[in-house]
Amino acid sequence: MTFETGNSEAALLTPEEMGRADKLTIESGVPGIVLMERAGQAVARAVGERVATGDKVLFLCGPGNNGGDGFIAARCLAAAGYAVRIFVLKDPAELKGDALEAFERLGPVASNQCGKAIEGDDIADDFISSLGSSDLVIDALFGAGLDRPLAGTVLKLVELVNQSGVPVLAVDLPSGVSGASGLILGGAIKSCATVTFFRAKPGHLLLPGRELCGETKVADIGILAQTLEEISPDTFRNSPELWLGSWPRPETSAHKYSRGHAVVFGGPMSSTGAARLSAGAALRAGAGLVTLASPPDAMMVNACHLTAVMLRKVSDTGSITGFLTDERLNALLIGPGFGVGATTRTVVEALLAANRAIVLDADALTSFSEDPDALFGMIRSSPGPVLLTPHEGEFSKLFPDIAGDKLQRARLAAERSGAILVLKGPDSVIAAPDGRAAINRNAPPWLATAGSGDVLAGIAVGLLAQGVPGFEAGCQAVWLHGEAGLESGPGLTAEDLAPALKSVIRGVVDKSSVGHR
Ligand SMILES: NC(=O)C1=CN([C@@H]2O[C@H](COP(=O)(O)OP(=O)(O)OC[C@H]3O[C@@H](n4cnc5c(N)ncnc54)[C@H](O)[C@@H]3O)[C@@H](O)[C@H]2O)[C@@H](O)CC1
Ligand SMILES: Nc1ncnc2c1ncn2[C@@H]1O[C@H](COP(=O)(O)OP(=O)(O)O)[C@@H](O)[C@H]1O
Ligand SMILES: [K+]
Repeated sequence: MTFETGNSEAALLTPEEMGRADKLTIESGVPGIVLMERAGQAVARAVGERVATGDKVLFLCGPGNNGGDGFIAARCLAAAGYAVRIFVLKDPAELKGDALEAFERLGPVASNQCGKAIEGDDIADDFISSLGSSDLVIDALFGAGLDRPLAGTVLKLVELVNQSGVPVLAVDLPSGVSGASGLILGGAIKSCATVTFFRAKPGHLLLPGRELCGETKVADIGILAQTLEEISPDTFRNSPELWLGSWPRPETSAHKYSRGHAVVFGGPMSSTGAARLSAGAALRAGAGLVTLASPPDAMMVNACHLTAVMLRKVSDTGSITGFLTDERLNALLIGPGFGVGATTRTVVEALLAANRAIVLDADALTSFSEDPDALFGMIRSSPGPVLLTPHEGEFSKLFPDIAGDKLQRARLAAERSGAILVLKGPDSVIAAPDGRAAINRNAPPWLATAGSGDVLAGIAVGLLAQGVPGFEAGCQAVWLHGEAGLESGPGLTAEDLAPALKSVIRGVVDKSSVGHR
């Protein structure tokens, strides 16, 4: 996979990749201390936006470069008239490199306003009394260099800060949050704001880390975007920058067939709503035509509820195969309300053999709980893109042995299945077998409502029908779904989502049309 510069804005860097970006920049002639100055000054500016001159700002500085950023910010704020107190974790004599240089640059501030946070195995009394009277705490304990769980007195210190109720601004990451995974190692600071550098890290978007970051700001410290070409990151924030280039923009001469024809396979009479939700969303997502393929017993109820979505009776696998001889039917969705069991497995097999773009959701996934490898084998022999859209429960049935953080799990599952994996939830991850992954963060919790996933699957098949490649279709669908949730607002039901897509899509089209008018 080659890194496209267009993805630069959306790139996320693991702490290890960020270390390489720092190193490449330093090798290109920018001293580390210059980067640290810029980082510290960005932190100081963020503090200035939150508290006023004269307010009490307490710095907690760790033993590495994260602490170094803290020293720089403390010096800037002291010079600007803030009442700064600095508490270091380790004896300053043990500081090294740029962090030592940053400490030395504190000058007289170091001798007058600096103390130790920990004395022996206890938290220093001076720290405890300063904390209580502070207006803001700056967490510069650990950032990218966190390499083990917080424990002992350091953990107690973090708990004390969290209990104090004093707002915290974190440097790079709230200490204790893994930048790579968003997992909490031992315990972590809860901040109301975080300032990170150059690019955000996966840990800023993945739960539970995201919840501890507060408002996250990415500061420019002079690392050039071209540095990313060498690093070639494969994790992205799911935002329009990532996929606007693949947005399906109909030609002026478009007709409905040129915009694709999606087919949603519906279930029996007692559970028809899910597939209708999907079909309506597919149409709204821009597919030129959408057909709901219905079993005979559900024809009447479907017919009573459909207007722009077309209806087709399919009674068995044979009639489905016959239906699919129409090559214009280019994207298929099965799962929502379809039913779990052997019939579903047979139909999925037929669809995967039909060389179309396919979304497998809900019952189509659960039907393979006993033998996921059979499904993966079929996916691997299917030439078209396949999207799997499991929630955590469905995921654990298909991939019972896959453990780790959400990003790792989605990637491993995509690699194993050969499909684009959309692992849903508040921090949905979209992963491709080639290693690319995107993390979504725009979805509001009121999307956790019956039928919401059916709409997501419908949006995805609607985008596939328009020729959007699998990974981008998954990313676009998850993002549109999140925006539709925001647009609908609290109290939404799944029925509200497709109508809300209209203004969401208008926003994307306006963005993608810049330069085309
Ligand atoms: N020149 C650079 O490389 C730049 C680095 N920057 C800052 O540097 C940070 C990374 O610096 P470092 O790599 O020095 O790492 P950190 O400062 O994040 O932490 C490393 C130190 O913490 C200790 N440590 C790790 N986990 C611990 C735990 N659970 N309990 C106790 N001690 C623990 C390690 O032993 C090591 O001494 C970034 O987060 C960022 O804030 C920025 O200044 C930008 C430029
Ligand atoms: N807490 C949450 N915050 C944001 N989005 C959520 C949350 N919980 C679920 N979602 C989203 O709502 C949808 C629910 O899908 P799913 O679990 O399949 O529900 P259903 O089967 O009822 O349609 C998914 O897109 C998921 O990402
Ligand atoms: K920190």
